Formats: sequence, C-alpha cells, structure tokens
Amino acid sequence: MQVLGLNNVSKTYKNGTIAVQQANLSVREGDFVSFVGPSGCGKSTIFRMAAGLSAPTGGEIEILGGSPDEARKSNGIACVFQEATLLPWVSVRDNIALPLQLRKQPRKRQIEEAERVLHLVGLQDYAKALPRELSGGMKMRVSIARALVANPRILFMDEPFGALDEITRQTLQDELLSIRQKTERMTILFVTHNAFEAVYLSNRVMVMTPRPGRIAGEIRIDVPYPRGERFRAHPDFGRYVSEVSESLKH
Ligand SMILES: Nc1ncnc2c1ncn2[C@@H]1O[C@H](COP(=O)(O)OP(=O)(O)OP(=O)(O)O)[C@@H](O)[C@H]1O
Repeated sequence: MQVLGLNNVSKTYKNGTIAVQQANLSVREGDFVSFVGPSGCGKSTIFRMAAGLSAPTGGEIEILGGSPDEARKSNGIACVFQEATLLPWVSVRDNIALPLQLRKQPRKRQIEEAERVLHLVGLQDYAKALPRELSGGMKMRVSIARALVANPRILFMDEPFGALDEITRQTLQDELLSIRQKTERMTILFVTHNAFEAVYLSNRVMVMTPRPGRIAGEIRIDVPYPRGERFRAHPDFGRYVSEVSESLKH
C-alpha cells in the first residue's frame, strides 16, 4: 500500500533558488527510504514538503491518503531533526509527552505513553532527568521517543545522527532498526550524507543530483531485516556502499 506519493514535485524559493525539480516517488508502507546527495541538493526541502512544513510550488504530494497538512494534524507523521530541540526546563518524560499535552490528552495517558516509549529507547531510568543531564546520544533518543509517542505511521528523520560520534551513531542505528521491528509497519524516511548509514538502515536508497535537486536513481538494498554486525561485515555491505558512493559522483 502506498503511504506517500510525490508527483512531479518542485520547489522554487522566493529568492529564486530552485531547490527541487520534478521529484517523483512512491513509498510503500513499511519502507525504510534514505535520501543521499550532495549538500544543498534539496533533501531537507523534500522532507519539509512531505511533512507539511513547507508547500511545493509545483506538483502534488499525497500522504496517508490526504494532504501533508492533514497528515500532520492527525498525528499520522512525526519528525526528528539533527538537533534534539528539547525544552531545557522540563523533565525527559514531559519533553516526550509534549505532543500529547499539546493535543490536550489526559495527563494519565500522557504519562503512560511517555513511559512506553521511554522503554522503547532504553531511557526508562531517566524519566525525571533534565535534558542538560544527558549525553548527545541520550538527547537524540529522547527526541526519537517524542516523535514516537503519538504512534505515527510515517517517521521523517533529517540527519538525526549527524552530530554524534561514530560509535554512538552505530548504536543508535541498531536501536532504530530494533524500534522499527517492534513498531508494526511504521514507514521511515531518512536523510543522511553517509552512504554506510543509508545502506545499513534502508531497503531503498534514493540518490539525488546537485541543485536543483532531482531524484536521479534508486538503489534497492535487498537484505532482509533484522540486520546486525554480520551485515556490516558482509562483502555485500561494502558492495552496496560502493554502489551508492559511485552514484553520488555522477
Ligand atoms: N527558506 C529558504 N529560502 C531560500 N533558499 C532556501 C531555503 N531553504 C533552503 N534553501 C536553498 O535550497 C537548496 C536546498 O536546500 P536543502 O536544505 O533542502 O538541501 P539539503 O540537501 O538538505 O542540504 P544539506 O545536506 O546541506 O542539509 C539550497 O541551495 C538552499 O540554500
């Protein structure tokens, strides 16, 4: 079942910058789709349009059977960005509960749901901590938990691990795949500069051209989940990474 469709989608900013030109894409439920491409090729712009945060100047976007704005308002989608953007003065649990609080859910439900996703990201012992007491990786886990708290069907992640060291990054990649296994049929769209990360996580890697951004091609990673260290060490992994890296040069 298609959950996201881009039909000739373009975006020209008011200053005349053509950020995205005629992007076409069909994402099926349960896909893990990564976008790779040079800096400034329009990856974030595509995301912002699909997530209803910015309007396209051409073409159509259908998401969860309606418009991006409808999907955002109905909690069907959630976003995670490179910066964790937590409220510094409230506890981890309340940061996570924020989307439910904004939708005026009963307090009891807010706490139950926040506790549920705290377990999912392994931070159950930090419910009462403040963000400043956490490491960068833990802050990102909180940010992911906050995105998951309202059970989105599509999760947009824009370079979520870009600011983390390599070891933390790999740990979080594994945690994300494990969350995905537990979260039935959640679809993930993921922006990264890193070919290794894209191959490890995704079943589809979309390669973008330099500005104006177009989706130049797709590389399918036909390796079943769950994936783990054995995949990272497998010759197929290196081959896929080379294929993605090569396609970025064209
Ligand atoms: N609000 C804006 N107004 C004008 N131009 C913009 C705006 N946002 C982005 N751009 C331009 O659009 C192009 C695409 O930007 P975008 O952030 O989508 O690229 P990106 O591929 O996500 O880049 P990066 O990998 O560096 O994060 C860039 O040339 C950028 O300067």
